[in-house]
Amino acid sequence: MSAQSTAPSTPDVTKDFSDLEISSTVTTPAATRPSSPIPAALPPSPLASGKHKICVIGSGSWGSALAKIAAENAWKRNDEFHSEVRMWVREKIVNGKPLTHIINRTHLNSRYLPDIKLPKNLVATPHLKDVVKDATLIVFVVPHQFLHTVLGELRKPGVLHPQARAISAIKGVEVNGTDIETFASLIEGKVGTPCSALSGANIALEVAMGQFCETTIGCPSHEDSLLWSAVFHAPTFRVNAVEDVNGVSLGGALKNIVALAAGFVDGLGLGGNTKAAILRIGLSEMTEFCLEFFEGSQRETFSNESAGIADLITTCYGGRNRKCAEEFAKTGQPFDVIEKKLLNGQKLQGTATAEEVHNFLRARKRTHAYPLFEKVYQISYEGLPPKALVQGL
Ligand SMILES: NC(=O)c1ccc[n+]([C@@H]2O[C@H](COP(=O)([O-])OP(=O)(O)OC[C@H]3O[C@@H](n4cnc5c(N)ncnc54)[C@H](O)[C@@H]3O)[C@@H](O)[C@H]2O)c1
Ligand SMILES: O=P(O)(O)OC[C@H](O)CO
Repeated sequence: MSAQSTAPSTPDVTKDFSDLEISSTVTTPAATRPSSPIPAALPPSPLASGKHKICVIGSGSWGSALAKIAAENAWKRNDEFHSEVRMWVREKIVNGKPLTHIINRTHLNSRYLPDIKLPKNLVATPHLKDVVKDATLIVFVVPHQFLHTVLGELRKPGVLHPQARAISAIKGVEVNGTDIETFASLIEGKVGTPCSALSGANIALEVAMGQFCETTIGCPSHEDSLLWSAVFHAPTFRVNAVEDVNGVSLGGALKNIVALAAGFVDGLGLGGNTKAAILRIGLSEMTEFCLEFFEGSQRETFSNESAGIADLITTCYGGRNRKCAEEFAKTGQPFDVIEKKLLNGQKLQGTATAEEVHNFLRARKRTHAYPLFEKVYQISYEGLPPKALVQGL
């Protein structure tokens, strides 16, 4: 696979599919569907239908936004994908009704992505085994603290298609003592599917609203890059594929630590110069951390890709980690209280990553090499005052 391959162009998916009468078993003949431009030939599906089947495990704000894109592309490229895209919804009663029923009847995820019309071929499904049945392309996008529970279900014999491929859009890392692992690697190890990574400057609501943005996919093979580009690329969601799975994964994880620092800066009322300094130092620590602990990762993933510099910028100016850290610096309330107060059920990821990275660096005796990461941990967990953030950087 070329180091930098750009997805085949796909038609404008910003069209509204809401008028489509799509049942859960879609039978509309392809002839009435908007035809795709000449698609790159995708690797063949192992299913008798000759089509790939996509499913999405996760239905939070990002899970729903990504599932929307995947379902729209599956509909457009119905000659290559089953139209139905199942999305795992951890069942919850919302206003007296199961969330899956609300989504399948109104095509709105009123709990996690309100006001965004979801395509009718996106089917909310409460049971994991039904979601992944016959799926050849599995998107993992649950908040990272819940991934192990999900994998425990999926690794049971016969649950996943033996030739399924996966991609992780989860931002975080798995740490055990002196070992650190990306979620793409963890998924591959637990369920045996080749796993790519997707990460970029992708605040979910802006993506779901069709505002132009980019993302990076890190793929272990050329076939994976073709498949995942076809699943996700859209004129307002530009996919760039690279081979650096680790770099793409670490970019999305580590930027959340720096975003906390950016929030502290905002909470302290400091200006753009200080935030710019924090971003520069943060990008440097992100890059050096990945190069030090993940052999083969690429510096360019951080300097040139959406998964690096762009995601850092968007998160440090508009993300939830920044927002909660600002509140922390202003009020001193614990992060779990702030998460419940500000995020309306969504999950903060940066504080867990700050702790996991601290524990890993301490085990490796390398905390001194990453002063910004260490300061964020000490402020978040050890009572260091936020104003100490910039001291000694
Ligand atoms: N929200 C964004 O803007 C955004 C953008 C890019 C990447 N991400 C990343 O995507 C991943 C998923 O985040 P999100 O925004 O979709 O979720 P979210 O933050 O909206 O969290 C809500 C989700 O958590 C699930 N959940 C809550 N408790 C659970 C439990 N006990 N077990 C299993 N699931 C539970 C809910 O069912 C819901 O699907 C995260 O790693 C996040 O960093 C988020
Ligand atoms: O809201 P955050 O801080 O979790 O960031 C959201 C996305 O990861 C930005 O790319």
